[in-house]
Amino acid sequence: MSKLNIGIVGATGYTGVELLRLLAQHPHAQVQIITSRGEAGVHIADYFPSLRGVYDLRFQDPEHADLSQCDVVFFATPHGVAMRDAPALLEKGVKVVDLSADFRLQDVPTWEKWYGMPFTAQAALKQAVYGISELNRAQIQQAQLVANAGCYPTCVSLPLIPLLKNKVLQDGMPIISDCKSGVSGAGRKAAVGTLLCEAGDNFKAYGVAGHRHLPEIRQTIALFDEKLAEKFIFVPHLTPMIRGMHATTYVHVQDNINPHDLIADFYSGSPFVDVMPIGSTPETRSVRGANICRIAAQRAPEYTDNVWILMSVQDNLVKGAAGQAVQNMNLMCGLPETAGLSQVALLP
Ligand SMILES: NC(=O)C1=CN([C@@H]2O[C@H](COP(=O)(O)OP(=O)(O)OC[C@H]3O[C@@H](n4cnc5c(N)ncnc54)[C@H](OP(=O)(O)O)[C@@H]3O)[C@@H](O)[C@H]2O)C=CC1
Ligand SMILES: CC(=O)N[C@@H](CCC(=O)OP(=O)(O)O)C(=O)O
Repeated sequence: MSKLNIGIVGATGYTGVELLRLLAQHPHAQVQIITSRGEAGVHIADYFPSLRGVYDLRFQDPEHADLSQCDVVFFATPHGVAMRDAPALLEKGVKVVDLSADFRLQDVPTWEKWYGMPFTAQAALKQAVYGISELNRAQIQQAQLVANAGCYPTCVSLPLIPLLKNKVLQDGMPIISDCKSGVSGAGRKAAVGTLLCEAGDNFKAYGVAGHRHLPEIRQTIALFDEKLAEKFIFVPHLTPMIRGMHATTYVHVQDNINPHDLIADFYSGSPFVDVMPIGSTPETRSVRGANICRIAAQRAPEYTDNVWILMSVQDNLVKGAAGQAVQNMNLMCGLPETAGLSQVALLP
């Protein structure tokens, strides 16, 4: 079987280099084109010593790179780039996985409100499939364009989906998700808030009044229950880790429901969701570098028998971005879902 030709737009960023790390071990894919405006012409080995001897490629200016020769192109770029450049590739038959948020929200006015720019790719949006692999596996298998889900939305939605699907959450009660992200979630570009002296030895909430992932998570909840979607509350925090994300989600379930068993049953055929025994508390370091979302659920009888606390962890750069993107590519291309994604977490 010949290998898929892969292009990565934005290959100098954190999700771009994570794609390069994962695809280096992929049995059915070969990276052919990598782009960067700032590093065009530079050899990858001179920019990423971790990839010395792994790839023999130079960064190309995205304006001049012939991405149409690729089978699959990943956009690991800021919002707005894929919206501008993906439609021409789609017309030429290239499959696209967009790691940015450009095609994640089906409602254009909502997207424009949260991303602060006009949306200009309506035709492509119609064919975009939302890329939480475990939610839309069958549709992703048929898709030419996948809108890879956001990092917080993946971590928060995965434990909720089985409960929403089984309609076991109480009407009228809020779902509250308290989330923490490592600093690499903010990307590699220079910004004061991600300097060591600002983000190190510090912990803070942000986006408290509303974060752009709020409408994305609400869109997923609304697939099952529009009223519960309106009741969803989400507060992200920046924590002084490099990689990692932790979501603690508080739900009110109906009488005599065991969310743990429902979640475990739902994901029994999903290789990248691990449901731990009741009483466990998942740790971010248990998924560092691995394409895994690890979930645990505990009842909280001190409050009421109906309150359960769902904990989910993932590496924001892997299951929250590049790993899920490769998982989606595998599904789109008819490959085994696990191809190239067998990395075990790095401990300590
Ligand atoms: N970091 C994370 O944990 C996650 C990130 N994402 C999303 O993935 C995308 C990439 O994120 P991340 O890797 O962190 O970002 P980075 O800032 O680390 O990297 C961005 C990359 O895009 C390139 N780029 C920037 N502007 C343009 C442009 N106008 N045209 C073409 N290329 C451009 C940059 O290189 P150059 O400027 O040299 O061209 C760089 O290679 C973002 O949309 C982000 O929101 C999604 C989930 C998690
Ligand atoms: C720590 C941090 O800043 N995290 C980013 C989210 C990560 C990300 O890149 O968002 P997408 O998944 O939507 O692309 C943020 O809060 O905006």
